[in-house]
Amino acid sequence: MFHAIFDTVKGCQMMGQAKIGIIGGSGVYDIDGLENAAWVTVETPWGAPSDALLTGRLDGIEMVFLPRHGRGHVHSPSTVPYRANIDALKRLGVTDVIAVSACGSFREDMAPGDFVMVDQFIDRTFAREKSFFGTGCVAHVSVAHPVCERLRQACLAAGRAQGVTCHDGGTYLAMEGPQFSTVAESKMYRDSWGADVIGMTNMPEAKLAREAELCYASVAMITDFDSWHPDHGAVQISDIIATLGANSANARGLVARLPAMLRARDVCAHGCDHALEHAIMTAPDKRDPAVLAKLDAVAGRVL
Ligand SMILES: CSC[C@H]1O[C@H](OP(=O)(O)O)[C@H](O)[C@@H]1O
Ligand SMILES: Nc1ncnc2[nH]cnc12
Repeated sequence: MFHAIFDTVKGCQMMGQAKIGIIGGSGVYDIDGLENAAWVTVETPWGAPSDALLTGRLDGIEMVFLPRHGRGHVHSPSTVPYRANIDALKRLGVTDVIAVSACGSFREDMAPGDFVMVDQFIDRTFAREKSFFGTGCVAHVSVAHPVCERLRQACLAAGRAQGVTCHDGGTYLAMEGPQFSTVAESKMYRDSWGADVIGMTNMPEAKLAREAELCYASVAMITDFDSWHPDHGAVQISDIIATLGANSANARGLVARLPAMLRARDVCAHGCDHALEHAIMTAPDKRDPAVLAKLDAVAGRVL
């Protein structure tokens, strides 16, 4: 079953047409305006994704939407099935993944309501499966530049066209959660580590997207000033929820503008779609067939 769908993946890449995947974070549980919209259930070798995936066409482009926490916000940041989510998007033929996520800000000039088109991450998560690879098939991909610059630029243009204040670049610190940071942690991330925004979900998501050879970009939607700011006090979920509404309306507007910007797709100049080219270390005769079977969608191109 898995192989049949993977042929679709290869076909889509060869045709040079984008298929855009949207991962919706807190407050974004669906997208508007899809033609032939249908929620489809996808099985993966990594278990069930966060929810069914919403498929359809937008402005002539095939789209797939996945609510990261599930409809009704069922999964916590630590229990989101990140591997199943990325596998399911790949399995459905997605080429380009845009993640939209709520985050706190470490910068005075990055205010609630603003969007940051992230270009770097610091991964402080520790209780999640972070790779598709391991014993039986070891691979090491580069995540030095974890965001696809082509997608990032498209998001920047789409956000600005939507009238949102958008920041061109920023470092997203991914924390484990689910509690928010202490004041001491918040000041350390900001003053010593140089992080710009903080959230709980973009890692290992971005790393897994790279392993799956998917282009990935993150739109970080600011909801609060985290806990470092002397004038704003502790992060309160009630304040975050109040800001999520406007952010989520702008996220929907941004997404609606993406097909026009991303419809033509060639081989990724940034290298995202051939990240596995020289990454697999395990000798062919030492690879575990059971592990290879699980990698059919993610790494079938090179196995
Ligand atoms: C709702 S506040 C905390 C929660 O929001 C963010 O989720 P997402 O990245 O999926 O938008 C943050 O990472 C936390 O999981
Ligand atoms: N301050 C914050 N820290 C971590 N995740 C967040 N999501 C939204 N605001 C956040």
